[in-house]
Amino acid sequence: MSNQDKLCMAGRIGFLGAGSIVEAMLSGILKKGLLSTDRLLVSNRNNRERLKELADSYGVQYTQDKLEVARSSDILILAIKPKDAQEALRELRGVVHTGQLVISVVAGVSTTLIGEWLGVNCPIVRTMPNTSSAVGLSATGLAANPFVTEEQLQQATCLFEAIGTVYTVAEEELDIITGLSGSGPAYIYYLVEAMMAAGATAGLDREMARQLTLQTVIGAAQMLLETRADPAILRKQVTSPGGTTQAGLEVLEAYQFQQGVTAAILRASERSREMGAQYH
Ligand SMILES: NC(=O)C1=CN([C@@H]2O[C@H](COP(=O)(O)OP(=O)(O)OC[C@H]3O[C@@H](n4cnc5c(N)ncnc54)[C@H](O)[C@@H]3O)[C@@H](O)[C@H]2O)C=CC1
Ligand SMILES: O=C(O)[C@@H]1CCC=N1
Repeated sequence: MSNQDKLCMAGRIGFLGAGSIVEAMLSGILKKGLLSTDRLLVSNRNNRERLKELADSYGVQYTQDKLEVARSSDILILAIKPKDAQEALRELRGVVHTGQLVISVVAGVSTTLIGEWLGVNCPIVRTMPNTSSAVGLSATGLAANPFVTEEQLQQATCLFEAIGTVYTVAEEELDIITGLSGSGPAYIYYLVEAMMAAGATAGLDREMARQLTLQTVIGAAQMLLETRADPAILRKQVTSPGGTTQAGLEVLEAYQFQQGVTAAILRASERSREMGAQYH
């Protein structure tokens, strides 16, 4: 059975929340042509303008009635902020039932808490995609609670495979994945911002600095993918002894670049755990 067939069996997909990650997912799903717009329903807290914007841009359906999205979706995707989750999910008590599949992209909040707040032992798949979903290049981690059937796990996997790669993991690992690849695009953008600014500060035209930086990032990513080489080996190939790269890397080392990146990822993962733990 093709991925499309598996998702065809899934019926309607509703999104509770209509922010950045939902837009990235919608954009990626529709670019793949995997689902028709009449099967995608979005809702948010109270921003009708935003819903209309998504409907105009992507052709999806929308409703301001959160209970309607919960009631009428075969797959309900939770895409609200962790701090809003408890209140939002408690409002859905008695509406969400065991025949539906709930998929959460909410950082930090466990499937146990989601089930408690919804007040039902329903199948829940907790995931952590990233905003590169918009271009079909998310790196998504996914974990299922015990009520998820094999078929439902396949449906969830197919949905996220349409917008990137998927790793099925133990739920505890999702906090690490959140710090690494969920937040990850922001670290790369931060690096790109710094490289572009440096190029411009050193005297290059801003647009040229942007193009050179982007091509360098894409080229390095493609090298890692195609050669499958250890990044340390690829780095050494660039680094002529006593040359420019060595001089640059020495400065990064002096600023403790690696320790900084490691600490950032560990802190982001810890933050994911904190955001869930505050409710236990
Ligand atoms: N932005 C990202 O890169 C990623 C975000 N996530 C997770 O996705 C979730 C959403 O994040 P963003 O899209 O960035 O946030 P956002 O702030 O852009 O969107 C949040 C949405 O939730 C809606 N909302 C809030 N309370 C609600 C309620 N009671 N009922 C219905 N809708 C409600 C808001 O109206 C808004 O549409 C978060 O839990 C975040 O951890 C996961 C992966 C990546
Ligand atoms: O910053 C956040 O909390 C969310 C989760 C991963 C990416 N954005």
